[in-house]
Amino acid sequence: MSVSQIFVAIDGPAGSGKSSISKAAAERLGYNYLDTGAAYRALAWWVLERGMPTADSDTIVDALPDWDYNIGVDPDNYYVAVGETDVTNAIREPRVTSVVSSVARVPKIREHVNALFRDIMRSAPQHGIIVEGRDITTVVAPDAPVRILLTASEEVRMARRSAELANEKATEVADQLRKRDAADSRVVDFMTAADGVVTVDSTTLTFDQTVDAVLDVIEQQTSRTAHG
Ligand SMILES: Nc1ncnc2c1ncn2[C@@H]1O[C@H](COP(=O)(O)OP(=O)(O)OP(=O)(O)O)[C@@H](O)[C@H]1O
Ligand SMILES: Nc1ccn([C@@H]2O[C@H](COP(=O)(O)O)[C@@H](O)[C@H]2O)c(=O)n1
Repeated sequence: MSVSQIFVAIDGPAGSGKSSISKAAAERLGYNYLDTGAAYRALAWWVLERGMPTADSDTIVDALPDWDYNIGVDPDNYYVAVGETDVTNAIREPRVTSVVSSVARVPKIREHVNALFRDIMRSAPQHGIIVEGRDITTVVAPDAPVRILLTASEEVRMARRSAELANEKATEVADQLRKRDAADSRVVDFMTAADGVVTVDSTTLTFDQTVDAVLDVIEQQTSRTAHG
């Protein structure tokens, strides 16, 4: 990342709109966009493909040097690949979602992917990048000039996710989302804003209003930084 590059960190719980809102905001600003959850999902997908037990953290950590991960940071050309395989859609399958938290809880795995994220951020071609996940505001980029906690009530997040997954039972979708947040919360805190992190609560906002709210925070925080 060059010195003049603008760096925006966004965290939040499952279904809060981190990916879709960050991508839309990046498109509006001409920024790059980095989805960090995709790395944990792609690793979980690879572990399943190789038939490794997802709970065997030592074996997964030992195999990390062979995991060839690639992600597109252009918001108009988003893709996720492992080696030659495009896994953009496969990593969203329920079989991956149901095991991703157990892979993401391992500290050595988190260190490995955090180093990857920082490399990707440093080499991003645009003058700004929005990075979203669970620990971006606190661990990956605690010094980012713009840090946002994007949230919405659990009820609204579940309703939005159920609308997306029309073929799945609403109660099961809600149950999975709640369980994943509970498991992930044991590893990093993305339910409360750390010092200096601005909360955007989209519970009563439309999609476009939420993008505007995020863009407002970016504008305010970057002009504050620019004016000392
Ligand atoms: N303010 C909003 N109003 C209406 N729908 C929204 C709003 N924000 C997000 N959505 C919708 O909610 C759904 C979940 O959003 P998204 O997938 O971006 O969440 P996420 O935080 O990235 O979730 P996960 O962590 O599970 O990947 C999407 O269908 C998105 O279009
Ligand atoms: N910074 C992050 C980002 C994600 N995770 C883990 O990955 C899972 C999938 O993330 P999505 O954003 O795609 O839903 C998530 O449930 C976490 O287990 C993480 O630990 N840290």
